[in-house]
Amino acid sequence: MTDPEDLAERVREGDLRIHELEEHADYDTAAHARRLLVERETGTELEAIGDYAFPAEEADPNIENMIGAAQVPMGVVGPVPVAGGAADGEHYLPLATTEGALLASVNRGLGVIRSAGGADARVTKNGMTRAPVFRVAGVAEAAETVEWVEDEFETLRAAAESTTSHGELLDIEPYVVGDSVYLRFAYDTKDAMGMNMATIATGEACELVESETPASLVALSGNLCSDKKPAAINAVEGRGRSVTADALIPGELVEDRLHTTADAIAEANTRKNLIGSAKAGSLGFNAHAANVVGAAFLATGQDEAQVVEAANTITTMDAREREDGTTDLYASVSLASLEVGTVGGGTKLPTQAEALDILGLRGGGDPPGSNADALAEIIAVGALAGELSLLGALSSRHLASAHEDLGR
Ligand SMILES: CC(C)(COP(=O)([O-])OP(=O)([O-])OC[C@H]1O[C@@H](n2cnc3c(N)ncnc32)[C@H](O)[C@@H]1OP(=O)([O-])[O-])[C@@H](O)C(=O)NCCC(=O)NCCSC(=O)C[C@@](C)(O)CC(=O)[O-]
Ligand SMILES: NC(=O)C1=CN([C@@H]2O[C@H](COP(=O)(O)OP(=O)(O)OC[C@H]3O[C@@H](n4cnc5c(N)ncnc54)[C@H](OP(=O)(O)O)[C@@H]3O)[C@@H](O)[C@H]2O)C=CC1
Repeated sequence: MTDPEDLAERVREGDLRIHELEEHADYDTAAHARRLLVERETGTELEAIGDYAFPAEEADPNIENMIGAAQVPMGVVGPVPVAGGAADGEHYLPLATTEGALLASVNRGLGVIRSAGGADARVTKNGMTRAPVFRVAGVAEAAETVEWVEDEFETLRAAAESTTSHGELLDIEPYVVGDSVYLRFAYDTKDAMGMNMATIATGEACELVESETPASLVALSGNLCSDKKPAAINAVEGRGRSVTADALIPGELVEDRLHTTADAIAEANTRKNLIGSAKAGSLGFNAHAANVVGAAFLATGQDEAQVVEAANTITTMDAREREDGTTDLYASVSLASLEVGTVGGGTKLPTQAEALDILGLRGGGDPPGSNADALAEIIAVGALAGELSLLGALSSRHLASAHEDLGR
């Protein structure tokens, strides 16, 4: 067996490069050698990082230069009944975070939703996008390019779909800015989040655009996609799954469990999430949807950088008067761009796959796409619960004390 000490020494002497170790040893030994190297060079001990619970080789598609694993605590909240287009029945939601009080809060919100009979949720739009940018001489060539793309949509679809057995090209939306042409390709990527799939398929279609039009490809991603950046286009047009969840909470429950009133929560939502966010120039008209999305992403193997897209959530809270004069609370969240998958990316890693098992959503769905739709709907209900609980805590002035008690 190759000795990790020897490998570390050879890297230090410049005989081997740090990313070549898997060519000379099994994956766990390679990771061990890197830890030894880093420990010596930085005067540290990496015992906890090295104490991971899966074969390093299984993470090969997910990480380079592996030294171990970052272990984030994981808990569950719920169960909560979800009546979705794809999700159905009671679900526990696994969440991984380091923020004390977060799971308590979402758990409280889900408890309130459960007592109210559950939440409805629907994916209202689905399309993973990739938008390459092309150079043209000027507006005449831009118009010629756009016209060709519109006329030859079927040809481009055939080219794009030749690279995947699951993906379907839904749309190509052109945008022209001076001598730049952007083509925003949108795909149904079924149960995959789809960024690799969409990028590979779009690359194939771009070759055709270049060969048949005056346009020259500058970059396969031209930022109108828009991936991993806050962007109004995602908030308006959607990206990945656009999903809405809502629930009607009886006034008594708001009082008993959230220690406030429907009117107070509705006012807090308007002044904080709507007016406050508008004044701040925010794209996010919510309290902390990213908290639930981020924790669900870490637990289930999603691409954590895409939490930024989910932060554009809009939360609405309205007091609805009943005939008997009491007031219920209508609560909703709409996430315009929730990018999730149950196959591909980090979803195959052992802990993440087990977390998907908790939801009954590991792997491809029947029909394809239904598992990712269900995951989006359940995460949206989790976000709704987080909004209800936090707005309740703010309205009853419990936020600071909750974090004193649970978060420090
Ligand atoms: C902390 C609570 C829930 C207490 O709230 P409470 O009503 O005093 O708690 P309770 O002891 O009466 O329990 C009520 C329910 O809460 C849950 N619960 C209660 N404790 C636990 C626990 N230890 N573990 C798991 N679940 C717990 C549980 O569901 C329980 O029901 P039960 O099961 O007992 O029938 C409440 O005050 C709260 O939700 N506060 C808000 C905290 C919060 O949302 N923090 C996260 C976000 S803060 C942030 O990062 C974003 C921010 C604020 O900066 C964004 C912005 O600008 O708005
Ligand atoms: N390339 C890029 O620009 C970017 C990549 N990423 C990374 O991309 C990864 C995610 O890409 P993604 O394309 O989702 O995953 P993968 O690249 O892991 O590909 C998933 C593949 O699974 C196959 N598949 C099997 N069953 C199904 C099913 N039921 N539904 C859909 N596909 C199925 C498909 O193969 P087939 O196509 O042959 O049918 C699909 O292409 C993440 O690791 C992320 O971090 C993130 C941002 C940008």
